[in-house]
Amino acid sequence: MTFIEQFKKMMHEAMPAFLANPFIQNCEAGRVDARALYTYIEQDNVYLAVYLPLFSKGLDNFGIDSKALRQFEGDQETKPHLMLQKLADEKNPAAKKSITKKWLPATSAYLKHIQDSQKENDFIFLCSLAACPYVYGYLTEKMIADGRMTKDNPFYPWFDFYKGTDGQLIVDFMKVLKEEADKVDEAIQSRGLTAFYQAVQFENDFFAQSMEKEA
Ligand SMILES: Cc1ncc(C[n+]2csc(CCO)c2C)c(N)n1
Repeated sequence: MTFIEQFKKMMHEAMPAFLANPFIQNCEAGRVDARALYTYIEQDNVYLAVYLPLFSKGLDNFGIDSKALRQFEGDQETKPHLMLQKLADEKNPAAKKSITKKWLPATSAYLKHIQDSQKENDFIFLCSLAACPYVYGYLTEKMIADGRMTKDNPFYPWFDFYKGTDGQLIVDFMKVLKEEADKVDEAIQSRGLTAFYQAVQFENDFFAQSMEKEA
C-alpha cells in the first residue's frame, strides 16, 4: 500500500468513531445544542489562533504555493463559526454565558501534539497538520454523499462549506504529502502516519469535548 493509500485507509477506518460522536450525531439529527456550539466556537478560536500560523510554517517548509491551501492563512474561519453561532443564537442565546473560557483538554493536547511533531521533523509536522483539513473535508463529503446530512438539516450549510472549500485543498495537500513521502525513509513515513493518526483522534476528541459538562 502506498503512503497516501495508508492515509486514506486510516481516515476511512476512523469514520465509525466520528459517526458515533455525540457532537456529530446531533448534527446528523439536526439537534441544536446551543451550549455545545458556543463551546466549540470558543475552543476553535483558541485552536485556530495557534494552528493557522503553524499551518503556514508547515507549508513554507516545503515551499508549497497552493491557492486553495494559502487561502486559510490568517482566516479565523469566521464564516463557518457564524453559521453555528446563528443556530445557537436562535435556540438559546443565554447558553453563551455558561461556557468555559478555559482551554479544554483536547484543545491543549491536540496543539501540543502538532508542536511536538514540529520539533521532531518537517515531514512528521506536515502529517500532523493534515488531519485538520482532511477530517473536515472527508467527514462532511461522506455524510452528504451517504444521505446522513441533507439540505433540510440546519447544519447543512456548515457541512457544505467544508465539503466545498476542502475539495481542492485536500487534492493539493495529498499531492505534497505523496511527493514528500517519497523523499523520506520508511521509519519517518511510519512516524508520519502515526502523527496523522493521533491528530485524527484529537479531531474526534475536539468535537466530543464541546458536549461534556464541566466538572
Ligand atoms: C479543530 C478543527 N479542525 C479542523 C478545522 C477546519 N479547518 C481549520 S483551518 C482549515 C484549513 C487548513 O487546514 C480547516 C479545514 C477546524 N476549524 N477546527
